[in-house]
Amino acid sequence: MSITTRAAASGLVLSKPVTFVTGNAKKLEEVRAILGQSIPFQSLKLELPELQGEPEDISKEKARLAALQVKGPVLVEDTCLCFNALKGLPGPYIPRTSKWFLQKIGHEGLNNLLMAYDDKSAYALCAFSLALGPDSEPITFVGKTPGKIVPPRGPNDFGWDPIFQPDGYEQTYAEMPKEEKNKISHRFRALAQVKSHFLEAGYNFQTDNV
Ligand SMILES: O=P(O)(O)OP(=O)(O)OP(=O)(O)OC[C@H]1O[C@@H](n2cnc3c(O)ncnc32)[C@H](O)[C@@H]1O
Ligand SMILES: [Mg+2]
Repeated sequence: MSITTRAAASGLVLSKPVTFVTGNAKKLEEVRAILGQSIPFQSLKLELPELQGEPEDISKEKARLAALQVKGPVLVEDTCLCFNALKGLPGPYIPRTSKWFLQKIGHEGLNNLLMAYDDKSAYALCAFSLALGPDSEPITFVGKTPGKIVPPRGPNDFGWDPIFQPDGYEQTYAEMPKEEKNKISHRFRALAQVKSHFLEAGYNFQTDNV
């Protein structure tokens, strides 16, 4: 069944709701909290293979792979933690290292990477990609939050949250109430653009079997 069935006065009518594909339960929790009722979506837990490269390209490729599996509209995201002293590493060039770095060297190891540098500044980057179906070119939305890398503080619930202190705050992401992180995070900023795109495009996600 084709995904885009017809263009209606109300916008583009899609034959299925959007599926947010991720293998990460914490991301899903935040996406749910940030989107609320603004964009109706369902979720699918799937570990997608990740290319190396720029975050936007990795995210787009994840969307292509997800759309092939779901055979419908999908939303995916890729997140990076980038150290300015290391010219954006470990984040953007080998994004999967965020995951493996964390498991192997931990928060202390990530801090140690910056030991030789005075510049502890960093940014968190989130690249969402939306593909309307397996044959559609994905569209990407990037959100960034600047901050610095600090020794870990706060609950160890989600990735590198304990070592990232956003600019203008005395607390790390991990120490902040969730609602506060979700008002300023890289994920929030990327999703604000996704929301605007949905509003402008006027997608209609009713099931449509035409
Ligand atoms: O299935 P996907 O969506 O790819 O989930 P993932 O866990 O593999 O996620 P990424 O490749 O985008 O990111 C790599 C790691 O970065 C960490 N991470 C992502 N978003 C984060 C956030 O908002 N705060 C702290 N750590 C985060 C987390 O440990 C991830 O496993
Ligand atoms: Mg991943």
